[in-house]
Amino acid sequence: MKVAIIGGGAIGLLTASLLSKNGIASVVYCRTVQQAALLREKGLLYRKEVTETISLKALPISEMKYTEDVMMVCVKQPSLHALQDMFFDQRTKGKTFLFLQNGMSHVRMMNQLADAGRTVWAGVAEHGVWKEGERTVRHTGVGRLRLAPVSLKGDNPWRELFGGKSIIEILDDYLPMLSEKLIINASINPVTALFRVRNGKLLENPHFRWIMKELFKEAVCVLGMVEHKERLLEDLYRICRNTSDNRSSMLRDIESKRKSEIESISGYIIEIARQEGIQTPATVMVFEGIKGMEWEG
Ligand SMILES: NC(=O)C1=CN([C@@H]2O[C@H](COP(=O)(O)OP(=O)(O)OC[C@H]3O[C@@H](n4cnc5c(N)ncnc54)[C@H](OP(=O)(O)O)[C@@H]3O)[C@@H](O)[C@H]2O)C=CC1
Ligand SMILES: CC(C)(CO)C(=O)C(=O)O
Repeated sequence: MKVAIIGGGAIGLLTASLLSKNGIASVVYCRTVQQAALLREKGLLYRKEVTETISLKALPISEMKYTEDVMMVCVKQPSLHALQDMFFDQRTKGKTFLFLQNGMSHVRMMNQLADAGRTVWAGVAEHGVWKEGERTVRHTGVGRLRLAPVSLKGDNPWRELFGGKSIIEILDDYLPMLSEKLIINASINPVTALFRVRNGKLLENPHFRWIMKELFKEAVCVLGMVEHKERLLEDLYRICRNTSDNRSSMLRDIESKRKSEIESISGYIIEIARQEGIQTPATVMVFEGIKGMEWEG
């Protein structure tokens, strides 16, 4: 089975590394010709306790050949729009897609792709990972990779690709899975990005922890998951602990002066809250804070 990874960022390079550890070669499609050449010629450096060099194939996205059976989409939410023509290209008919984004803005597009006859899966990564350089990824926190089908029928190649070990968890329903991860990201990401701290500080510092918990309470209420509050709070603390050394993806965006995923995460919660007539003052505050930082550039 041939695998394409679209996006040579933190999650894309981590996914390529996890596949390689299971003996599966993938092609990483990068935005730039330069990154693809670097990965191809020098290999990928995967850093955890030690550094491993992984040989892989990499191409610029402009050279997409549509020859792979599985497409794992690992770009951020704001970058999905520019790739839509490629997803819906006739040559992707019969292929399996996995979308590995935080947030909820891609739900409509995933459903349209499924309606257009592709096998579509959604996934959420609970790993902490960051791209240290164009060919270097640091795996700062090991977590679960949870996957669930969006289309009603189609292939399930994930055990074969990732191996039988417990690094993946297959679920039946993608919406609760995405909502649960949304609650985690709406609680962690904006706080780390506004105060420029690693995830672990949100547990250590009682003031940051208080803010995180206020965001958590609002998200749980808006998404109608109050009855699961205790379990979700445990998940939040577990993920924060497991990724304590990580700089969240939103913090990385703010540091790199890139557009963040705040609209797909806190923005989504604010939109639902308005429809339901629920007040979310803490979420609105951090949303405006992040938008303000993006505006400053
Ligand atoms: N980092 C983390 O710890 C975690 C991240 N996530 C989620 O995973 C998703 C990906 O995040 P992450 O990997 O951190 O983000 P990164 O910014 O590290 O990676 C995104 C990659 O996509 C590339 N890209 C953008 N546009 C295109 C395009 N048109 N064609 C090909 N490649 C493109 C970017 O290239 P370039 O850099 O050249 O612009 C970049 O390498 C997000 O939704 C994030 O929230 C989930 C769990 C943990
Ligand atoms: C799991 C976590 C919180 C890791 O930092 C993440 O999803 C992110 O950074 O976007």
